[in-house]
Amino acid sequence: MSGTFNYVKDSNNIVTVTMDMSGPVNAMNDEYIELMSATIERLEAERADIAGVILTSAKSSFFAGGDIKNMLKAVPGVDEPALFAQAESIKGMLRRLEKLGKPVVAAINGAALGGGYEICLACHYRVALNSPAVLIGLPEVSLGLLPGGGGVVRLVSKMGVEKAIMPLLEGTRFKADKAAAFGLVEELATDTDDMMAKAKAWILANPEAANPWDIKGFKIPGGDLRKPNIAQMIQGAVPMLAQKTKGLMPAPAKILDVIANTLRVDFDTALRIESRALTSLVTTPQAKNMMTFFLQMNQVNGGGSRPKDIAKSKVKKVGILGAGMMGQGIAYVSALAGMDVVLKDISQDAADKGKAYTEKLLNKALERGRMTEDKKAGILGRITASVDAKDLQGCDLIIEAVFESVDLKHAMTKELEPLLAEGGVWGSNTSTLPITLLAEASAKPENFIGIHFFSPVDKMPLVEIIVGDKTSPETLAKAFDYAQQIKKTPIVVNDSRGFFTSRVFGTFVDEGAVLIEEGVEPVLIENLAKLVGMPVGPLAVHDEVSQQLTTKIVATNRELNERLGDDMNVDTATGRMSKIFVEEYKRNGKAYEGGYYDYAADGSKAIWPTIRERFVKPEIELPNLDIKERILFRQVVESVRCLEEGVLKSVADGNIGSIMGIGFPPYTGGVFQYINTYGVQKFADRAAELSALYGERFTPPALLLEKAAAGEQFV
Ligand SMILES: C/C=C/C(=O)SCCNC(=O)CCNC(=O)[C@H](O)C(C)(C)COP(=O)(O)OP(=O)(O)OC[C@H]1O[C@@H](n2cnc3c(N)ncnc32)[C@H](O)[C@@H]1OP(=O)(O)O
Repeated sequence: MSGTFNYVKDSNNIVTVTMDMSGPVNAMNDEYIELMSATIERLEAERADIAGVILTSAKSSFFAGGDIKNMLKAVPGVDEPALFAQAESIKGMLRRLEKLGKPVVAAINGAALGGGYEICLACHYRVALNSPAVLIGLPEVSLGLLPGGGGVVRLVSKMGVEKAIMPLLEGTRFKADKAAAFGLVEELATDTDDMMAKAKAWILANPEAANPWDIKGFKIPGGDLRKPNIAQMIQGAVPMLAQKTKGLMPAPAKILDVIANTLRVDFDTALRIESRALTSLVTTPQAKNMMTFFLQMNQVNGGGSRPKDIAKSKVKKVGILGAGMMGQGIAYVSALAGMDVVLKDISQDAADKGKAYTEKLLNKALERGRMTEDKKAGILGRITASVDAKDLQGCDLIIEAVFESVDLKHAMTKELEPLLAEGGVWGSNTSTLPITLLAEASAKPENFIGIHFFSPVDKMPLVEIIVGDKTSPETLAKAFDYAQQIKKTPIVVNDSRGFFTSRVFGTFVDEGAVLIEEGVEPVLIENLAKLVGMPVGPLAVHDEVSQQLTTKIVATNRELNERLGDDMNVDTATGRMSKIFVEEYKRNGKAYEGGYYDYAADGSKAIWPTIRERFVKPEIELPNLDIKERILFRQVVESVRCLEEGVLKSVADGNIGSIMGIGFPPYTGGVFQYINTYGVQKFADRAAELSALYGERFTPPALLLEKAAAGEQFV
């Protein structure tokens, strides 16, 4: 089926062009060029009989931007000339549209992102539906790209550098009302009729519209590089970006470069520079990885690991056991999503404190103008803080978030599971305890599942769903739907020790501890981890988790080995270091007396001198590259083992889970995409080399060797 740009002229001679391309969304590709070019030719030919033009969409979104699936196919060193020509062709058409000599209005009836908003910027006026589905902005930087359809040049020309720099460098997606307040759109509409009426009224009132940059004497708002504050802003942004990106992501610096050029040269030259910059980014590994991440997010959120053919479900009433840090966060996100919540603890005081957490977050939102008193009252009113088990009667879902103790969790299940509604689901929020073992206390293990949240629950976007041996597909589907109801991305894993995220995260922390044991300078370990893109070094992370908790986890793992007859290695560097900290030094972690670091009252931190005195061997000289790669390879090799053992159900789940749950660097596209980019054979060879040098933990798993031998990637 081929798409259309439907062309209808009304009695006022206003033409409405409704974009309806053949794919699920309108996107910039060859089909777009064909349809847009035919439309512009017709508009130019009929110009004398036209009062103005409205551009709108037949899809649920307005326009999704550059075609990501197409851009992913671009071959480095081959396709750059074609990419440049395509960018220039798209820009040429938008120039013709804005120079039509007739007013052109974008009637934004859905998301207008990237190239989609760049089309809007070439129009003379923008009216947007004030609906939650309308998102507006230039998010290209989050794909490793830049707005190459005129977005950088036009946004800077429209609102000046000072205002444009933030949405360009951060790729902010604005809701309609925020977009209007920021100046990205000129008017909001309540519904489609209102939107069309406002667009038409503007056309009739502005018969000879032109964009400011095409009017003689145009000056960029706020001034150009001759203004000292603007020059300083650009100069200051260079080191700031270098510090932020560690040189790992080229897009932000390119965006800054195009911004500076927009201030230096004429409009059309700046557009051409922008096309060149875009072209240089599309084929970089970073862009490919980040675009792949976008598509895999769609795959995961589109239900990739959810059993098919099971009707969607909705939780109406959820019970949460334990009002500690996790329980209170789960209560907040559930109430926010419209569910009735029973937050139960053993004392009323603890339950009330848990509910007060929601009030605190809602008050913050109120202060920032993101919440109304009415809404706040509604959300708080949905949470019942209770000590009474009877309040749980009839829950569709009960999530226990009590201490990591098998016996306690078993006792909770036995006592409270009968209160679930018919077919209700029991979810255990655990990061370490096997779900199949926990389900042994259940009378209905088919309705028992792991729902692993990340802290802080209100901020972390991921939920790891763990399927036990007896968990039914219906239960998995219900847990998946609940995760989506609370607006989290669910990855699905099979039961095993540490599941996926805790297991791989554990290897990151452990490699830091191994390097300390080897005598490497702690500051070097931390800095090299950040230089490869980890948000925090492994030593700081260990302090956050706390040495106290890690010693407990080691003890639990030892008990579990005995109980289950497993042989999981419990003699880890993490365990050994934690023991030293807790037993010898009484340093239990950041929240206590400190750990690897001393923490000052002003928020600063410094490596605790004793750790350096005791462990650092000045004679040790490991190549920095080895340290960097050990930090990443450790996590990646463990992820391959998870896939090989069937803990992970898909590559996409592993990539998404590693970035969103563990902090694996976004520019890599995730643990498996990292291998693809490195080259599967090359990665396997290097893993074998690291194994020979530093230990078996790097030994390439059979699956990796098979993929390398078959010339296959991880997809
Ligand atoms: C020089 C210019 C560069 C650029 O412009 S780069 C692109 C910048 N644009 C974006 O980052 C926006 C990406 N798209 C989205 O965020 C969302 O989509 C929307 C908000 C536009 C719509 O959301 P919803 O209605 O929920 O649709 P859905 O499920 O996300 O997507 C439906 C199908 O459309 C594909 N798709 C979406 N955007 C693009 C795109 N920009 N290029 C190619 N395909 C796209 C998806 O993958 C999926 O496909 P399947 O049905 O096969 O899973």
